[in-house]
Amino acid sequence: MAEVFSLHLLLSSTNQRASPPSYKSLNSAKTYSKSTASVPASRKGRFSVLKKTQKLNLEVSPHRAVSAVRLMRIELGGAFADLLNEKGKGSGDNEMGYVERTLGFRTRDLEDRDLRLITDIVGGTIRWRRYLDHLISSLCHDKSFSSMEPLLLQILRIGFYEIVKLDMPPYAVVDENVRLAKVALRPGAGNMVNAILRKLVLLKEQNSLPLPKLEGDDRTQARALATLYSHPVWMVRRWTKYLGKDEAIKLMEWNNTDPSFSLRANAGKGISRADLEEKLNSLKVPYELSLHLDDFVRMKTGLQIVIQAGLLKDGLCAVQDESAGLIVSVVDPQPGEKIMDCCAAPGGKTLYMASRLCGQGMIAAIDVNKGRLRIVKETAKLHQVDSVVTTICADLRVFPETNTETYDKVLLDAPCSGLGVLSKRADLRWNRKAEDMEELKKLQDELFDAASLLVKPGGVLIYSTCSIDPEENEDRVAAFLLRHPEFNIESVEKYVPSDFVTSQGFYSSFPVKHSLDGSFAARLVRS
Ligand SMILES: C[S@@+](CC[C@H](N)C(=O)[O-])C[C@H]1O[C@@H](n2cnc3c(N)ncnc32)[C@H](O)[C@@H]1O
Repeated sequence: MAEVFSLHLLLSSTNQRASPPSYKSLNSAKTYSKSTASVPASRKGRFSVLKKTQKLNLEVSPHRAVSAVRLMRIELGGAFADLLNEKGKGSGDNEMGYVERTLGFRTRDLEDRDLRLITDIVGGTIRWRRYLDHLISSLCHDKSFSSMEPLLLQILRIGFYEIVKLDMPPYAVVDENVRLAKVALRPGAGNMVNAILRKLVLLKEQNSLPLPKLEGDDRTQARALATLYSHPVWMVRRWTKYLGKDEAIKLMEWNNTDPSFSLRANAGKGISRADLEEKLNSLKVPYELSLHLDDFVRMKTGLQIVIQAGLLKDGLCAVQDESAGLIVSVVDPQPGEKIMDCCAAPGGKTLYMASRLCGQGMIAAIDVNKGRLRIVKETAKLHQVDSVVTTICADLRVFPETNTETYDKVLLDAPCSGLGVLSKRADLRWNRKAEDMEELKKLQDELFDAASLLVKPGGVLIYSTCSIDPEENEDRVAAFLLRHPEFNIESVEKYVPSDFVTSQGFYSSFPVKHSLDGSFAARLVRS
């Protein structure tokens, strides 16, 4: 899931040369106000900034304009993006089209360097949001911060991020952000950006940024840590409880670093890792071989080049974290087996398992989400593994009531908090709430019970998540085993490197320890 989201962001920045959409029908304050439900009431009023004039502006740097608009889209939520997609008729991927419809002007076309900057700035600004907002609200009156219009806030966040975290030349950053505020909003907004950013530059030069000190009781310290490392307070408290303060800090530092990506060579299409290496070499994309999986390579940069070269579109490889690949190693799919992949969409693990069946056996991929399941079907075709993949749209919790067929192996890759993938899913930390955890655990238990009914006697049930939270992992397995004494733990030691095997025989990857996303899997055999 994480990889798909990141990929979406990257893909959406590659198509900016598509012809611009018609924006007129969208460009009314009334239309936009419908889509601002997730924005504080105080920030809803200023969509009147959307201008009706269409013009080319060569003074504003394109990466800044695109970053500001993309940040607004992300903050305003799906409704905003969906509305644009629907009215723009397939133009949702057109970054400059978004800029034009939102700000009323286009800038010059984006170059590769701009695309890299946009990825860095958007990801970083989202990750550091709490930290940046603390500084912004300290440097302007609290009242003007809480009622600040969305675009002005995004411009300030970008400027603060560039100055404080990217160490970019401060006066160039000030000038460029002032220009964007003036052109996209009005001269007064430019003056405000100028005053606040100059204050920031001065404080940074004097090494006296107004940041909280790590002192006081646990609550106060958790709040300070949450600001300093830019995470929600509830996550800081949870990790301090489970990992201790030092490890919690290391984890937050990891979550704030730029993620690396892995590519899996698609054996289903006859592509070996050596073939993939050849392609990457010819594209001059630096990579390392995975230490854990024969068909994976790891890369820090160059994903944009891989996308533009069509390697994903042609199904030669897939973006997949090694931690997800190792869950497939725990399943250990063998040719001829009948496998049920519960909660399968968008299909990362289905496709990898299918490629390991070498055309023999079958995988039934269930998911409740029709749209996401369609992606599984289409990608299975693209990856040439569709002969062994069947998709079923159903709610797993009721599926066994009418389906008594059983399987050699059942993978339940449960919906979870995603707390193991926060470095890739920059926005996830702000969307997750502490209350979600209880709901998720209830759903995980229900799905676990349902999945167990699909396992044949002697068959294997694999429970997995992309979370590092014991309450979603070890605790769910322990609760399941109490309800289902007919299942026993089988250690994963035969299937993954020993470094990933816990004392209870589970698979666990931890970001700080393994430099991979966090994930978990348990292998349970039915007696
Ligand atoms: C973690 S994602 C699965 C990722 C997938 N296994 C992969 O590797 O790409 C969880 C999936 O569970 C699905 N889901 C949630 N509740 C479900 C239910 N009651 N029945 C079936 N699928 C469900 C969601 O639609 C989502 O696609």
